[in-house]
Amino acid sequence: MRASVAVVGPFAGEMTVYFYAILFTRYPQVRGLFPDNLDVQRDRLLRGLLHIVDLVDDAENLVRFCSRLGKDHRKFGALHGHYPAVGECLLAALARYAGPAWSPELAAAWTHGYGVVAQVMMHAADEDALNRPAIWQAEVVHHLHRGHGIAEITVRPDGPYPYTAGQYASMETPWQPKAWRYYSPAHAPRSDNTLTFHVRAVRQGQVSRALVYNARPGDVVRLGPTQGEMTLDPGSDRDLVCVAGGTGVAPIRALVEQAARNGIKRYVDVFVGARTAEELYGLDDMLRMSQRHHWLSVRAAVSHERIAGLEGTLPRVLGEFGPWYEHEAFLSGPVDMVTEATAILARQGVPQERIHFDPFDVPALEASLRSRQMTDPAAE
Ligand SMILES: NC(=O)C1=CN([C@@H]2O[C@H](COP(=O)(O)OP(=O)(O)OC[C@H]3O[C@@H](n4cnc5c(N)ncnc54)[C@H](O)[C@@H]3O)[C@@H](O)[C@H]2O)C=CC1
Repeated sequence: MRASVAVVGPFAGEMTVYFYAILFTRYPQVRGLFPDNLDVQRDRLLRGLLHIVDLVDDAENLVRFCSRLGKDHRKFGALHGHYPAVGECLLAALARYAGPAWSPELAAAWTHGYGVVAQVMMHAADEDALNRPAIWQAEVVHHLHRGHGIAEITVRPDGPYPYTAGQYASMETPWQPKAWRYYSPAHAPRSDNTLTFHVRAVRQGQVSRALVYNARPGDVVRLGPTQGEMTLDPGSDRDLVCVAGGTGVAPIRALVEQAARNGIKRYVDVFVGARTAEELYGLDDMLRMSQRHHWLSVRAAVSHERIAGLEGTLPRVLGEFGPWYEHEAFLSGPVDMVTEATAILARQGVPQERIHFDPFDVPALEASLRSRQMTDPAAE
């Protein structure tokens, strides 16, 4: 299977276009499960496949990954009957682009491999369905512009929405049906069941732009179940260091709130960063929290403006403080910031299992891709 992925690698883009084309031709009834614009989708499929092939002989991680994928597919409306159709078209696409390298043995290996993956995904989805809905309708109850294309959006789901501080939710908006994006609640669970998300309107981001500029109280979005492992271990008494870049401050704020709620007996150092001082929208709030909690200290870093005492990217500023080798670290923000901060912490002797971060663009996938990159010295 690995060899065949290497063969089709150079044609990966065309192969995924072909895959969706034959899937929708042969099974037009599944077209409605996908967004109009398939660009993000194609990329996700490809990365998912590559990751699965990467894990073919690591049963434990393969099962963990496919289980998450199966649960995550509930909100798309994936049904058991869809899996054979996808498998058939996937094999057809692989066969076409592998050309003469395709053989009956390869076809058998892929059929078996896909069968196992589909079984694990369906099983995980069925189990998940016993415990929680696939989707929650959530009404926008508050919308606050924080400047610089950032909005704080509060929604109220139509039923109890279980999550742990630090996790993230997926959201679909009425403006871009079937296009799901991920945002973290910026607080520990609330008794009134509302959730506040921080959203930055990114240039190409149709979903985030709609949320920031179109959403109004009364609009209804849909939420998928939360995911993510960047949560506090109540059994640990290590001090924490948290690094929050831009809107990545949301889950860090949630963790701090949760720590306070747990009656924390450890110190927490938070670094909040933005491009300019004006964009440090979450700082005042964090500073107010630090006035209430003696164990919390908050520092700011500004990366694109010259301000004495605050200047620098978060990883750079993080490196100037410490040492952190006894700490538990939580990182949230742009991928490059997370990667660089991880390298700095690792250099200071923080073991990988104490550096926590969640992937954002493609949950589950990127975490593993990135952790692989970070254990690969060539990638540093
Ligand atoms: N909205 C949410 O709920 C959450 C968002 N995120 C992620 O956080 C990110 C936030 O993006 P923006 O607000 O646009 O942040 P940004 O691009 O304004 O960056 C904020 C800070 O991160 C650091 N940084 C950025 N690029 C860096 C680089 N290449 N090397 C070193 N440090 C760097 C700098 O200190 C910068 O000031 C997004 O990628 C988002 O996916 C993560 C968790 C939750």
